[in-house]
Amino acid sequence: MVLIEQLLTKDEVNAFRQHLDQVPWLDGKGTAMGMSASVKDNAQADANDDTVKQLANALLAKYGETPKLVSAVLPQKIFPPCFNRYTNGETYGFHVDGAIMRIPNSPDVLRSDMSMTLFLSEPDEYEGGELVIQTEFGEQRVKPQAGDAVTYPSSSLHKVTPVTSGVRIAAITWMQSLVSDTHIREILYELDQNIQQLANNDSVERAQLDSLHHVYHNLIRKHAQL
Ligand SMILES: O=C(O)CCC(=O)C(=O)O
Ligand SMILES: [Fe+2]
Repeated sequence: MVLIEQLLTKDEVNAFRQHLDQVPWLDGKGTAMGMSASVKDNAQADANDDTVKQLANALLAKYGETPKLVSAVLPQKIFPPCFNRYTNGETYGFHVDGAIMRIPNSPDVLRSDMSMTLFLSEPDEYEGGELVIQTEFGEQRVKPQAGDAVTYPSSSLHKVTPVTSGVRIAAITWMQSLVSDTHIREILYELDQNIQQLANNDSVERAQLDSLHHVYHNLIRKHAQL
């Protein structure tokens, strides 16, 4: 699980929220796949609405230029983000996300390797609404600032606890990674994060950095599936 802080600035969050106040919202069950429909109780912005499409495209562009996201996910394909909303005790019980997703208005399909929630409500705007993810180290519960995103393997069981007061709005997406193996992706992420830190350290020799870049890119060459 990786927390990406301030993926959006507060001004950007406010702009998204203002647009989302104006768009049509539908029952979230309409887009739930298979078994997740029985545990899904929320609303979703109408993905066929032109404003919603524009907002989703703006986020897609933003995701592609967020270094920490690119490093953690190594995205090959990103599903156009969906906007969801929980209020009045709404919740999404434990589920895993569908493995294969059809990209809307395209013949293309995507394998969901990583899922991501971008929080568009401040934590003090709602009670409950924690994103709970089961990991090999136990349950992780997150409720970060508006503008922050959390990405986690799509194969992990996760849920959103009931929103008992206020409103929780978020953008959800699924990504196919160039590296399908979660463990190798995690190793590559750790290596890249360390290289980035060393690159900012003046006492590190250029030749050492070059060598680490060489290692990183050769590992990508070995493991990326195009
Ligand atoms: O609202 C969230 O944070 C997660 C939603 C979710 O798990 C899903 O749409 O598959
Ligand atoms: Fe999910």
